[in-house]
Amino acid sequence: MSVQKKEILVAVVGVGLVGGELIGQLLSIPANRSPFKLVSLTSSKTTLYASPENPISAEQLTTWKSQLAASSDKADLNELTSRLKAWLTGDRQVVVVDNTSNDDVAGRYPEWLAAGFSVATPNKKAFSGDKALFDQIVKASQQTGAKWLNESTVGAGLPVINTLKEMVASGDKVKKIEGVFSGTMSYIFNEFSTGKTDGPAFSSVVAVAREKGYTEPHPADDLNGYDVARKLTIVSRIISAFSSEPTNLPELDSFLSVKTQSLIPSALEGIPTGDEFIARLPEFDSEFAKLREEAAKEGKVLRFVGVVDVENGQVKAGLEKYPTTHPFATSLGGSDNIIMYHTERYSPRPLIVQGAGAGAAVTAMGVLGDLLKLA
Ligand SMILES: NC(=O)C1=CN([C@@H]2O[C@H](COP(=O)(O)OP(=O)(O)OC[C@H]3O[C@@H](n4cnc5c(N)ncnc54)[C@H](OP(=O)(O)O)[C@@H]3O)[C@@H](O)[C@H]2O)C=CC1
Ligand SMILES: N[C@@H](CC=O)C(=O)O
Ligand code: NA
Repeated sequence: MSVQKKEILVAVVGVGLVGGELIGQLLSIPANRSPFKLVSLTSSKTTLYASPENPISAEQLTTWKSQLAASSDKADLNELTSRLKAWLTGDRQVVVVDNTSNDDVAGRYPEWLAAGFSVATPNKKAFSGDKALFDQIVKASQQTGAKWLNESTVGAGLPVINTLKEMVASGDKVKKIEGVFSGTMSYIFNEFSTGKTDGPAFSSVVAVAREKGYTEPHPADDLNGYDVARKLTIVSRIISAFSSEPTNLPELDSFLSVKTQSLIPSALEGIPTGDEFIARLPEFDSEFAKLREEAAKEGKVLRFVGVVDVENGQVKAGLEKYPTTHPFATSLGGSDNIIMYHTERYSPRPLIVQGAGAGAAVTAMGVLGDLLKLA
């Protein structure tokens, strides 16, 4: 008896660095092995519609961008939702992939999950913003069985979130999770603070992190610690949502409830564009050089770390000094994240996940991995 393969209709919203890479990876799966039908692409301006019968195909690998730009269909999530509802028939599944960092798109997840569409996304907004939105997402998913899949929201493609969900759902008790959660901050401090009193200018390493595609669309969202605070909020909420018993963790109203140290000089707060922010950052290089020198004189390096301390009910992010012999100083390179899980089962030695924690290829891989879980 042959098992009929279910079609998975994929609607991609957000076609920037990560979205573009995801489309490439999706279309590169040989058609005879792929359950996916790419039915639409949406940028902030337009939508390119295909159909389940005639989906976007590998032949369009080099043309989809221009076709999307030339499309006469304006980006309209109401229209997209209606079309997806009409296509959700029989054995089909629908998944919306949100590759934006947009709050309005994130605000649609409860509606999509309630309609039976799964959501796969690297966008941290819905899971780290208003707690009410997170609760609606969990509830809608429980009601319809549609899944929220967010591996790439923490550690990009590294298996951080699915490891955590399975660990907690299977009954392990998390004591503490700590580590370097930001690819941008990791790259910046791996390059900037090596234990020597001198080195490259702070602003120059930030500019390179941006060029390499590690930063958020606005690099200030990394340097103010908010990106790490969002990741810690996601980790913290997953522990609470998947635990069978109450924990000591505080109920975070949003990522703003996390005790977070910002690295943004006060004169640069609120600068609207990333370009302007990068252009003005050199004015503050000497302040960062001083921090580096102070650490080096103590035999230490600077690293931006995050902690979810379940036993003591604390969630915090900030710049810390570590001896040059510490694993955070010796074992990290590039955009590496390192996440240590101290749990009842992983004790006294923690489970450690380490590797590139930012960049389009690994982030898209994490999203595609989530899509493959639906197959
Ligand atoms: N870069 C990385 O290493 C990682 C990124 N992430 C997350 O991945 C997401 C995408 O990041 P990245 O690709 O770097 O960002 P980009 O800025 O390159 O891409 C964002 C895309 O979203 C589109 N967009 C914005 N608003 C809307 C909207 N309302 N409707 C439809 N499309 C919209 C933009 O459209 P347009 O092209 O028209 O402007 C753009 O294509 C972010 O949430 C980020 O936090 C997560 C882990 C790692
Ligand atoms: N800007 C983020 C991207 C991944 O979430 C980072 O630097 O870690
Ligand atoms: Na991940």
